[in-house]
Amino acid sequence: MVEIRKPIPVAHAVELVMKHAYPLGNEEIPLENAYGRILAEPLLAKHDVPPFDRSPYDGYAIRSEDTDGASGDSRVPFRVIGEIGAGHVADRPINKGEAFRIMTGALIPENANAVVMFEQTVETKDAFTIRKPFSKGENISFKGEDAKDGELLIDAGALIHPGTIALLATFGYAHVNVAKQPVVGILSTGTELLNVDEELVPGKIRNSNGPMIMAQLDRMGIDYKSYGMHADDLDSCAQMVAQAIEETDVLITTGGVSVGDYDHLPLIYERLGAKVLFNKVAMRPGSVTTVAVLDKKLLFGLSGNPSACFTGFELFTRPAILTMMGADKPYMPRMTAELSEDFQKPNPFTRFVRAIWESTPDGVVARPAGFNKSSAVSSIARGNCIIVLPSGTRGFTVGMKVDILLLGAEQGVADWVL
Ligand SMILES: Nc1nc2c(c(=O)[nH]1)N[C@H]1C(S)=C(S)[C@@H](COP(=O)(O)OP(=O)(O)OC[C@H]3O[C@@H](n4cnc5c(N)ncnc54)[C@H](O)[C@@H]3O)O[C@H]1N2
Ligand code: MOO
Repeated sequence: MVEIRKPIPVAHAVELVMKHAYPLGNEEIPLENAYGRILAEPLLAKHDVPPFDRSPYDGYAIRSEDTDGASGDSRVPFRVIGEIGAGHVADRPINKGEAFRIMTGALIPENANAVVMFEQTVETKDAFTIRKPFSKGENISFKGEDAKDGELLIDAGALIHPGTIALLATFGYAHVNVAKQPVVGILSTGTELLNVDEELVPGKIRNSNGPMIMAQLDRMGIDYKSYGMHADDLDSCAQMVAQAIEETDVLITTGGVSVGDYDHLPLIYERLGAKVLFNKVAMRPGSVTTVAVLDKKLLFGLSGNPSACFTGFELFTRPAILTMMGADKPYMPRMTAELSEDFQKPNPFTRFVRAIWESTPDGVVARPAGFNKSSAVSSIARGNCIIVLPSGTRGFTVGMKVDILLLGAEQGVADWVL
C-alpha cells in the first residue's frame, strides 16, 4: 500500500531545513582564497583611509591664502620648489608664494592646503600663474574621509566579493577569518542512468542531474565529492549513502524519493535512523523533495526529474549551505516583473516556473522558458530566473505582475522570504 504523504507549504519546508543548517565554525585563510567566502567577524577599519591627506589630481600643492585676489586680469604667480610623486614625501614645508608639483596620490606637503590642477595654470619654467582664488581644503583628499580608524565597515555574515577583498587588502589582512564551508556529497540514483559519454540504449538516459548539481555547487564555490551514479538496489545504495554521509557534511541524492517500487531513499533514511523533516512539499516541480537529518547532517533527497531537482536545490539546499557557511542573507534575490507571455496552467501548489527575465524600457518583464514539466531539461537551460506563482491561482496572462527569483546571482546577496 502506498503511503499518502501530506504536503507542507514551501515556506514551512524552508524553515524546517534552515533550523537544521548548523554552522561549521571558522577558519583563517589567505586573502587570495577569500573570494566567495563569508566574513566570520566584523571588518573594522584598522586605520584611517586614506591614511594621510593626499592630492586627488596631478597639479601644484599651494597655500590657499596665497591665491586671494587672483583673477583673469590679475593672475597670481607661484614659484615651484620641487616635485612630489606618489609614494614620495616633500623634503620641506612650503612658504608664501611657493608650490610643489604634486602627483595624484602623493602626500600633501606641510603648510599646503589646496591643489591646483595643471589644467588650471599657465606654466613657465619653475613657475606658474593662476586666475582664480582657491579655498582652504580645495582639491585635497582628506585623511579618514573614506573610512575612520575603528569604524565598522562590513558586518560578519557578509559575502566576500571583489570590493570586500579590496577593503581587506587596504587594511593589511593577509589572512581572513571566514566561516568554514561544508563538503557536499552528490549521488545520482537510478538504474536507468548512463554516464555522459555513453551511447543511448532503450530505456536508459544520461545522468544530467549529477553534473547539474556539481555546477550549482561550483557557482557557489562549494567543494563536493561525487559518488557518481548508483543503480536502484536497496542494499548497495544504502551502503553507498551511509559511506557518503561519513565522508561529507551534507549529502545530496537525486531520484528514488517518490512512491515507486524502486524509490529506495525513504527506506534508506529509515534504516539509517535519519529523521525525515518532510517528504512532500506543496510545490511544483519538486513536490517529492525529501529532506532528512542524521547526526546533525542534512540529507537532501532531491527528485530525479531534472526541473524538480534543480528547483529543490535552489530553494532548499542552497540557502542551507549558505547558512552553514555563515551567510546572513542566504536567499535568492527577488524582484517583481510583468508577465510577457500567458501561463495558463492552474496552480494547486505553489508553482516555480523556469523563466527568462529581461529589462526593457517599460520595466522588467519575464516569460516562461518553454516546456515546463518537472521532467524538463530544456527550460532549465534557457532560464535565468524562476517565476513564483502562488497556490490556488488559475491562469496567468500577459501584463500581470509576478514575483521572480533571480538565479546565478552572487551568493548571499538577498534576504528573500516566501
Ligand atoms: N504514484 C505516484 N507517482 C509519482 C508521484 C506521485 O506522487 N505518485 N510523483 C511524481 C513526481 S511529482 C515526480 S517529480 C517524480 C519523482 O520521482 P523521483 O524523485 O523518485 O525520481 P525517479 O523516479 O528516480 O526519477 C524521475 C524521473 O527523473 C529521471 N531521472 C532520475 N535521475 C536522473 C538523473 N540523474 N538525470 C536525469 N534524469 C533523471 C528518471 O529517469 C525519471 O524519468 O515521481 C512522479 N511519480
Ligand atoms: O515532485 Mo514533481 O512535483 O512533478 O516535480
